[in-house]
Amino acid sequence: MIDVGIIGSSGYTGGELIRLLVNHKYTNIEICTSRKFAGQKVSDVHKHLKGFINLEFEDISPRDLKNRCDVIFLAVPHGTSMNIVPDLLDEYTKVIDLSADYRINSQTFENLYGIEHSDKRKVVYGLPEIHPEVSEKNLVANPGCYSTGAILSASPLANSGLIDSIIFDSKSGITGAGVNPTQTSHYPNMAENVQPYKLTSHRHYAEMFQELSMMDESLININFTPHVIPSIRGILTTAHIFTNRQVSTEEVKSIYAEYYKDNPFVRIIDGIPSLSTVRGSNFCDIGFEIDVNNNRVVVVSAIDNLVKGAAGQAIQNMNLMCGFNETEGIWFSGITP
Ligand SMILES: NC(=O)C1=CN([C@@H]2O[C@H](COP(=O)(O)OP(=O)(O)OC[C@H]3O[C@@H](n4cnc5c(N)ncnc54)[C@H](OP(=O)(O)O)[C@@H]3O)[C@@H](O)[C@H]2O)C=CC1
Ligand SMILES: CC(=O)N[C@@H](CCC(=O)OP(=O)(O)O)C(=O)O
Repeated sequence: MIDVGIIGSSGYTGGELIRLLVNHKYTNIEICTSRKFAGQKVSDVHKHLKGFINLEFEDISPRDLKNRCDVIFLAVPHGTSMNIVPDLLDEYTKVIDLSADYRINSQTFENLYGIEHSDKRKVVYGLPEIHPEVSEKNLVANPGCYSTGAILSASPLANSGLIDSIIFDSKSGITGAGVNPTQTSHYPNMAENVQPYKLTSHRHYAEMFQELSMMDESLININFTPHVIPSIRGILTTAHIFTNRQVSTEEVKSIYAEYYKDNPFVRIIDGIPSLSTVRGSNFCDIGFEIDVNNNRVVVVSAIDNLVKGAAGQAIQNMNLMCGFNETEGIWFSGITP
């Protein structure tokens, strides 16, 4: 049994970490931190957890937290983790950061996030299907939610050197924006609406570029446009992948099947994935269709942004880092309808 702490546990991904970890066979949730709700019961804030967790939120320093935990999750806004991680790391403590601070190199981070990086160490990108070496690390940078769906949708073709260019068109549920309400998330602006944003400049582009161009250095024509939709959870990505030669359905199917053959959380499906079939689960469903006239493969991926896009993937990383079964605590189907 290992003791686990969650920093930023009053937010959406923190709450989701608790919901999943209470069912994990080998973890004890030792500390949930919150500055705003310190002293209040966790289940008074995350009301769905009543009867599942008896802790109160604490507001304690990272150093004190380290002494009580084997694994620490950081579920805090970007720009925060870099000031906490150096105090947490030692040979006994494993840290999984859900924020953007360590996903991309520090120079790119500074350019995109407009924050000076105070801890420039190089950290493994925690997409375990692409980076199984997470199992040897004590600090892992959990990927962005859009990046997870996009990279998984294109990796097999990128790895095969078949891609000329890609357009990722993604739709996200509103929990992707965190627990604090904004003008965008205000109900009249959200309901019965689809809101494209950052048409050519979303920060997750850098993660997609970093990972896909690592597989094929000639692959530089990568494009990404996000949208928010009136859904609570989920990210559906339609990847328009233009190939450098004609490919057949059988060929693409076998490339994806082979690439993901050892990855229990990626399901290659016949047909078109949907958000409802992955809601609440750690699966990434992938389906595709070939447009023979245009050398285009339309690949669709569906994930739950709070699970495979955040908390579930963080636990998948923890499982690998701690030598547990990869699926422990996160092996269940989605909820449909
Ligand atoms: N939502 C999503 O779908 C995804 C989010 N992420 C990333 O995960 C991280 C958490 O996201 P999410 O849960 O949505 O965010 P939320 O805004 O819902 O929650 C963040 C929590 O962090 C705490 N916090 C804020 N500032 C600090 C600080 N300076 N020190 C300590 N705690 C702090 C707050 O709790 P309190 O004020 O009570 O202390 C807050 O509840 C972010 O970096 C986000 O970008 C990644 C993938 C997907
Ligand atoms: C719908 C929505 O607003 N989504 C967020 C992405 C959430 C996320 O994962 O962002 P991080 O890279 O900070 O972790 C956004 O576009 O900023």
